[in-house]
Amino acid sequence: MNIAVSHPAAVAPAGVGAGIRVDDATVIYRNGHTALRNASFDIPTGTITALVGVNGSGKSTLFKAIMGFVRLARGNISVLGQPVERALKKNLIAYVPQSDEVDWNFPVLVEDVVMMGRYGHMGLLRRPKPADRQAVDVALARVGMTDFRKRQIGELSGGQKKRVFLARALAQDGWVILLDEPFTGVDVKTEDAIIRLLKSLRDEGRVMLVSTHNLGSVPEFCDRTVLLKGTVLAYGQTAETFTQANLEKTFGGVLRHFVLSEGGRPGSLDVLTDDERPLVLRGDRPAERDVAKST
Ligand SMILES: Nc1ncnc2c1ncn2[C@@H]1O[C@H](COP(=O)(O)OP(=O)(O)OP(=O)(O)O)[C@@H](O)[C@H]1O
Repeated sequence: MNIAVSHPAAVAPAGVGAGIRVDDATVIYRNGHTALRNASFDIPTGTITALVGVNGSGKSTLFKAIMGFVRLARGNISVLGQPVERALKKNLIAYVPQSDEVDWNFPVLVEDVVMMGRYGHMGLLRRPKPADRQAVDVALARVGMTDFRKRQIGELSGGQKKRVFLARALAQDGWVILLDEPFTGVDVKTEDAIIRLLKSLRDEGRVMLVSTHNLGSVPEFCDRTVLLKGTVLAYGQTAETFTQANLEKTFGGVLRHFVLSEGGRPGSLDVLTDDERPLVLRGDRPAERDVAKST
């Protein structure tokens, strides 16, 4: 996957304030189930934050709350220093959905999916202007999907589909980008390319919240981590938050933990895994071992 990380200088929209602020947020679904309880954390702009937790821990619910799709029973969420509704009206929040949320049989071309990111910038008739077409061209180029623009979305591979939805978020020019499991079903090369793209978006000052089960890649590209289990168990800099003790609290018995020996030295390698990309803590790398023991 060729991703062109260079991009015409992105300019922060006027009035952009703090990143994402979640204050005591509680979501109760209509059936009475409390999916999120007293969740609080802050994410500054120019950062990538991992959202980590088991299935059902409330990650998608939190995304829905940040996008204003579900009502808060209590608490408050602000995005870029403004209420969610205002940030949505200004197209500041972009969302890259999980693959299973999308109907891939819907007959639509790749370039049309990316153009959907421009809808919020168009008038009622949704007639694209040259600026909209240019934004689509740039977004497709940025994720290396220009050659696929006339293909039906349903004909693409899992990794290619992800790239198209990333392009839709780029075309929207959202300053806050929520990514729901962007690495599921993509190969390691595509994952690395997506990570490079996210880092370049971070360098432009954007805010990314990424739910992922690929624990091994979190310390690689996420400045911050939010650990979720119905509520926020811990949040902060990844180096301080993404510790073995916190992960065990987050995943309980679900997280597989192997202690492997290297060259006959028992316990020299800890492997924590929730998915295909495990987190490996090496005994011969003291910094990581110290992080693992620090909580
Ligand atoms: N519309 C709904 N009505 C009632 N309960 C719901 C609804 N949507 C989700 N839930 C419940 O809320 C809890 C949190 O669900 P959510 O989808 O936020 O979890 P998740 O962390 O995103 O899971 P996954 O990793 O499987 O995507 C789960 O117990 C789920 O069953």
